[in-house]
Amino acid sequence: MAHFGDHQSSIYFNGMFLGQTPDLPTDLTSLEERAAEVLSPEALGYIVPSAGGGATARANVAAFDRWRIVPRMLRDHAVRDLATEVLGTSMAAPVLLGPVGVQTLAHPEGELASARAAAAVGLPYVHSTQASHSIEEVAAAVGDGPRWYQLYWPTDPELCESFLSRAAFAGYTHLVVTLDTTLLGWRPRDLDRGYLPFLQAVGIANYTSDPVFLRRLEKSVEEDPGAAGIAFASVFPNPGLDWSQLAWLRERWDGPILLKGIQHVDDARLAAEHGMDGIVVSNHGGRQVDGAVASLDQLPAIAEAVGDRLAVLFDSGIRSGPDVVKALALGADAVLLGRPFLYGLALAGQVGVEHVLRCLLAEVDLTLGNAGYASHRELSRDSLAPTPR
Ligand SMILES: Cc1cc2nc3c(=O)[nH]c(=O)nc-3n(C[C@H](O)[C@H](O)[C@H](O)COP(=O)(O)O)c2cc1C
Ligand SMILES: CCCCCCC(=O)C(=O)O
Repeated sequence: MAHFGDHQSSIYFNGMFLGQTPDLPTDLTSLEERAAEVLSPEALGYIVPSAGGGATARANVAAFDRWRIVPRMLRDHAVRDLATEVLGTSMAAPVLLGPVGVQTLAHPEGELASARAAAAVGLPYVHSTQASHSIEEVAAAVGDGPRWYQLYWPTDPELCESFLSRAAFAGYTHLVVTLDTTLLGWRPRDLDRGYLPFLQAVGIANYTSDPVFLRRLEKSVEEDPGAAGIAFASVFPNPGLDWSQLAWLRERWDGPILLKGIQHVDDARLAAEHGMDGIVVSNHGGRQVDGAVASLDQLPAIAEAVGDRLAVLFDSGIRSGPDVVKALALGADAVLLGRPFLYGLALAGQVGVEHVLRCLLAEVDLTLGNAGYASHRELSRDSLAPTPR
């Protein structure tokens, strides 16, 4: 029987933990509505919307509706197990907390609360370069839990090396290199407000805690609070990156490397040819290229092309347990959760994130069990049928 963490004062259903906070909704759409009531206008405008008119973000969610699970009967599922391993990292279920920056916008404890929640539930935490808490602070918050580091590859090679060595020293084992944000996308909600969290201290703790970055500043942050934002803006955009540079990265990171933002089957093949260990099929939740394909629509062909050579992770649009089941059946080894855990964070800090994770995993477990599966490993394309049009 699946069980995710130990807590008192819990609600149990079918023997599973459903969360510590009965005052929070258990479906993620209602949770988003509740979070919208507590987030500041700036935070709401940054977190929820996407690039442009939001066509790709809507397509991400709609793509899940084009598939239906086909339940099987009389298949023993009394003992169910969601535990899995991805590239040597053990996890309670095939779900990771995806890299999300500037989380203090949602709650004062920001990434520390989310990292603690991930560790309590037994899921890996992927720490963003763009976080509002440093690499080292978040490593301490995760404790013994699995730690992955997400790299925004800066133009300054010395700064990049510094990020990598700090992450390795702090015990992060896997590197997730985000490729789809070499230039920040067109985001009208932020532009209209003239608000960009990264130009302020809230979004650049990893930079302002870095000795190489601090050397770039002509004046100290205390003397000129805007100096760090300007220095950040000079190293972040990196549109000159190309495939040949992955060799440089490989020489500087001992553990597995995954490329995040893959949407084209040829790029998935290139990732394998360049000696990468995994990919994240993702369009950044529609926050970068509005009008881009729905991420789920690209997953089956990519998994078929490289699934035997690379770990294939997926994100963009996961909003429920059945969504997780569908992505796994279409070839993902695991999925990354994005916005939904931020809504739990906004509403109740660590407890709110745990609530989201436990509800999601309980729904995955029940969906699998009632569809006749004892484990996600039994899923295949035959577990789904296209929705009749
Ligand atoms: C507020 C916010 C901040 C994000 N920050 C990062 C980041 O720092 N690095 C990164 O690789 N992806 C970042 N992402 C993208 C997520 O990792 C993930 O790809 C996306 O949220 C998935 O889409 P979904 O939220 O619709 O599920 C961010 C997403 C959001 C909503
Ligand atoms: C100019 C900094 C961009 C950081 C992007 C953080 C992120 O991935 C997102 O907002 O999405």
